[in-house]
Amino acid sequence: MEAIELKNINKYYGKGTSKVHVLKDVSFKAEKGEFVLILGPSGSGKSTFLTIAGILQKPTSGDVLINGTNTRNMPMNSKEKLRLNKIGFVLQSHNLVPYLTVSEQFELVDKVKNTENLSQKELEKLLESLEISNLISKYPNELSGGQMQRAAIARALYANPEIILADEPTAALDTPRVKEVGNLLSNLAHRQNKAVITVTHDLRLLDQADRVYDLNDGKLNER
Ligand SMILES: Nc1ncnc2c1ncn2[C@@H]1O[C@H](COP(=O)(O)OP(=O)(O)OP(=O)(O)O)[C@@H](O)[C@H]1O
Repeated sequence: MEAIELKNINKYYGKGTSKVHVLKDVSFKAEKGEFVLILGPSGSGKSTFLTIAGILQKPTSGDVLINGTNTRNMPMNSKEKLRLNKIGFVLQSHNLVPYLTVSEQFELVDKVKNTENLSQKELEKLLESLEISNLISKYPNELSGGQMQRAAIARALYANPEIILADEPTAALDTPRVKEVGNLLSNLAHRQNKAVITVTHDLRLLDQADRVYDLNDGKLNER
């Protein structure tokens, strides 16, 4: 069974003459164990795709299935529970809480979800592999763009989600770090059996992906 499936998704923003058709009959599937890349230029609909896939917003039409369950008519609190337990987000704007240190970001995860998070030892290993172990007492504004991005990746992985949705996770990184983040994402898929879906315009991630889709002007096609 697919970890995540989108069926015939359409998304419009706005009304009347300002109405825009942002996703056009998009269908997509990803299984656990694969690292799927969605490549598209700015404005092609990547963030819209990812927020719909992560049931953060509703499509205008079409269905989103998580582990075979259709989310269309799910009550809000069931959706939130599903999202919290199954999906990890790595967003463009890193969304770290500004008034919490890096280690407090993980404590915050524990407050909202206290089962199946990584153990202290696993977290230490993760922080080491991301080279941010020495930064855990720092606040986000004391970190570089790349360090913030890696802290945000660590926080998403800490909750141990089955599905990882990443929006431009390499945006602020130099080429060696891009390779590292690419390796990390592909290892998560291959060694930890997660479904890893990344939207990006960063071609440097291309050779690490198992499957690649192109998103152009709201149309999604597999390569
Ligand atoms: N809430 C919104 N209301 C109206 N239009 C929107 C909204 N969100 C996005 N759009 C428009 O939809 C289109 C796709 O936006 P989206 O952010 O999904 O693209 P993107 O590929 O992620 O772009 P970028 O890489 O620049 O972030 C753009 O033309 C954008 O202006």
